Amino acid sequence: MIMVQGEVSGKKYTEPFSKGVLARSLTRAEMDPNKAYTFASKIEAYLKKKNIDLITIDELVEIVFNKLKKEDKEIAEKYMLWRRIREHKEPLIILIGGASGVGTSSIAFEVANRLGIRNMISTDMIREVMRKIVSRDLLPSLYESSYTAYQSLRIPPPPELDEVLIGFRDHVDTVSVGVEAVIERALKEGISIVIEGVHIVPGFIREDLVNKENVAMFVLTVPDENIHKGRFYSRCRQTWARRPLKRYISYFWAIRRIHKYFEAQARKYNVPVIENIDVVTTIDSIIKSLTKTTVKGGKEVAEEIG
Ligand SMILES: Nc1ncnc2c1ncn2[C@@H]1O[C@H](COP(=O)(O)OP(=O)(O)OP(=O)(O)O)[C@@H](O)[C@H]1O
Ligand SMILES: O=C(O)[C@@H](CO)OP(=O)(O)O
Repeated sequence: MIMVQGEVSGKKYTEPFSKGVLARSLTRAEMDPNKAYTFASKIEAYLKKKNIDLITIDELVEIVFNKLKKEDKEIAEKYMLWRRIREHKEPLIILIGGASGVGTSSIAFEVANRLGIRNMISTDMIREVMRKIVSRDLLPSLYESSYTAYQSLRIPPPPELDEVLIGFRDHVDTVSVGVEAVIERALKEGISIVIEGVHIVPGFIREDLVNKENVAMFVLTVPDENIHKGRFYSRCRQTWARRPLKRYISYFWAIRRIHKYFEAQARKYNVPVIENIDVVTTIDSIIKSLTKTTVKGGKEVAEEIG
């Protein structure tokens, strides 16, 4: 039997070589599942031929990478980038924000899946918990949607200010306290997590948290209004969807104002803006950006591969 040796928190462990485990990591690099299994079988045959009965993960990765490079350079590159992120010693906190409907939850799920991150939370859930703690009388905007929060402002803002944005800022400011608590807990526990939603706004989460090397924030946008609007229709067609289409369409004008505000805040705070047009391209941009900014050594790998 071929044994694979890995290391967790400085402790070595061994486990039997599994074609399934290897194939899964290859599918995360976007290899077709059938191809991935065949490729993993080839690796197993190669190790047997070489009479290898114990191999470290690093040695295995090198063999996989070298063989992969000959078959498909692009998948080899993705496999290596993904590995490098996973090797990071610190927990990875990925924050994905954007106006309602731009796709933060869909993309967060894909990113978590690709990186093997098992924890994910939406800011809508955080907001829901906060609603049970604080009364509507005390914080009326918490009980609104991001795009209707302006209706709960106790004192109307001066006419020269955009009331939608004033309401939105108020709403986000409150939920950010909950978001910060989740980040703090993840850092304390050492767990990686993806946090997504309309309440991840550049400039609203404490600087000491977002400036950490292992905390990365992204803003998703859909520049074309019609494509953005279409996303609400496609979401509504999913049978499990329970959110009323009419509400999003009638407040679409306010959602677009918030969309613009996201872009401005991202520019101001140097947060990467990613146009979410095609899922694969969006995920690739996030993964690439993570290796450049969050993970030390990412640049080296990119150069190594390139
Ligand atoms: N890149 C994409 N291409 C096509 N459809 C997409 C893409 N990203 C998301 N969608 C679709 O758009 C709809 C809205 O996406 P999603 O629910 O993830 O948005 P959201 O930003 O989380 O919205 P909200 O903040 O209102 O919860 C869904 O039907 C989703 O499948
Ligand atoms: O506040 C919002 O923009 C959305 C985010 O998902 O929530 P809801 O429409 O459910 O209030």
